[in-house]
Amino acid sequence: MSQPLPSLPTRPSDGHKGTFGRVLIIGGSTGMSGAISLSGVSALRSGAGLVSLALPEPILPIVASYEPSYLCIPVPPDLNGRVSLEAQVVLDESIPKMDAAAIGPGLGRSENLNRIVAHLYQNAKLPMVFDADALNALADQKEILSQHTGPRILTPHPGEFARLIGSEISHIQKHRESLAVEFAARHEVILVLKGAGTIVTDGKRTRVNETGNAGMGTGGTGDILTGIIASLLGQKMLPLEAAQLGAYLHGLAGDLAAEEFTQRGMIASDLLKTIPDAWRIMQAEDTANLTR
Ligand SMILES: NC(=O)C1=CN([C@@H]2O[C@H](COP(=O)(O)OP(=O)(O)OC[C@H]3O[C@@H](n4cnc5c(N)ncnc54)[C@H](O)[C@@H]3O)[C@@H](O)[C@H]2O)[C@@H](O)CC1
Ligand SMILES: Nc1ncnc2c1ncn2[C@@H]1O[C@H](COP(=O)(O)OP(=O)(O)O)[C@@H](O)[C@H]1O
Ligand SMILES: [Mg+2]
Repeated sequence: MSQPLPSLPTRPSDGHKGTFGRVLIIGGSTGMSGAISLSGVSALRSGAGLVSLALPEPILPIVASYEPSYLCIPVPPDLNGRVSLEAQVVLDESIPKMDAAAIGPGLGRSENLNRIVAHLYQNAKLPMVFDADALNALADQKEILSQHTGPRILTPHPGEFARLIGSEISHIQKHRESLAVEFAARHEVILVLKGAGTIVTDGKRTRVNETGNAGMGTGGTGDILTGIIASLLGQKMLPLEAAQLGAYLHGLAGDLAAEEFTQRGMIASDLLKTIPDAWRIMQAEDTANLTR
C-alpha cells in the first residue's frame, strides 16, 4: 500500500538561515547553465536557509545573474567548460560546512567527472541527491552503488534508470514499482523513479506520487525536483520523507503551473513561481491533518 504523505518540515518562529539548512548543489557546464540555476532557485523556494552552487567558473556570471539569492562557488573548468578534476579540492572544502548536497544537473559527462561523482558517493557523509549526469556517472561504475557512507537519494527518469540497471525503458515502464523497490533494497538507497506516478522507495516503504501532469514533460522540471529534495534534506527531514514530500510538492507546483499556463504552454521555470502556492495548499492540508 502507498504510504501517507509525510508532515511538512518544522519552521520554528525563532529559526534563522542556519536553522533551515545550508545546501550545496554541484553541476552546470557550458551550454547547461540553466539546469543548475533552476535547481538553485527551487532549493531556495523550498525553504533552505542558504543555497550555494558549485559550478565551472566560465558559467558563473550567467548563473549568478539569474538569481541574486543564492551563492556561487566557482570551480576550475576543464577544456569543455565542465567541472574539472581539480574542482575536487574546492568541493572537499565546502562539503563539511553543508547540511545536504546534490550533484548532477547540467554536469555533463567525462572520465574525470566519473571520478568526482564516485568520490562523493563513496565518501561524503552528508545526505546527498544524485541526479542527471551524476546518475550516468554511477551507471558507468555500477560496482560502487552499494558503497556509500551517507544517505543517498537517486532521482532517475526511466532513461537514466535503464542505464543504471542495464535494461530497456520499455521493461522499466512495465515493472516500475518492483524494479525500483528491488534497486533501493539492494543498494540501500532511496530511489525516486520519475515519470507519471513517480515512485519513491527505500526498498521497504514505497509511495506512488499522485501529483503532476504531462505538462511537466519539458526540459528542466527534473532539475527543480533535485533542488526541492536537497532543500528538504537541509531542513533535516528524514531522507525518505524528504523525497516523498519533495515529489508531492514538485508535482503540485506542476499542477498549479498547468492551471495557469496550460500543459502545453508551461515551462520549467513556471514551477519556481508556483512552489509558494503549492506550499500554501500543503500547509493548509497539514494543519487540517494535525487538528483532525
Ligand atoms: N536548461 C538546462 O540546462 C537543462 C539541462 N539538462 C541537462 O541535460 C543533461 C541530459 O539530460 P536529459 O535527461 O535531457 O537526457 P537523457 O538522454 O538522460 O534522457 C532523455 C531521454 O530519457 C527518456 N525518458 C525521460 N523521461 C522519460 C519518461 N518519463 N518515460 C520514458 N522515457 C523517458 C527519453 O528517451 C528521453 O529522450 C543533464 O545534465 C540534464 O541535467 C536537462 O535537465 C534539461 C534542461
Ligand atoms: N506525464 C507526466 N506526469 C507527471 N509527471 C511527469 C510527467 N512527465 C514528466 N514528469 C515529471 O517531470 C520531471 C522530469 O524530470 P527529468 O526528465 O529529469 O527532466 P529534466 O532533466 O529536463 O529536468 C520528473 O519529475 C517527472 O516525474
Ligand atoms: Mg533530469
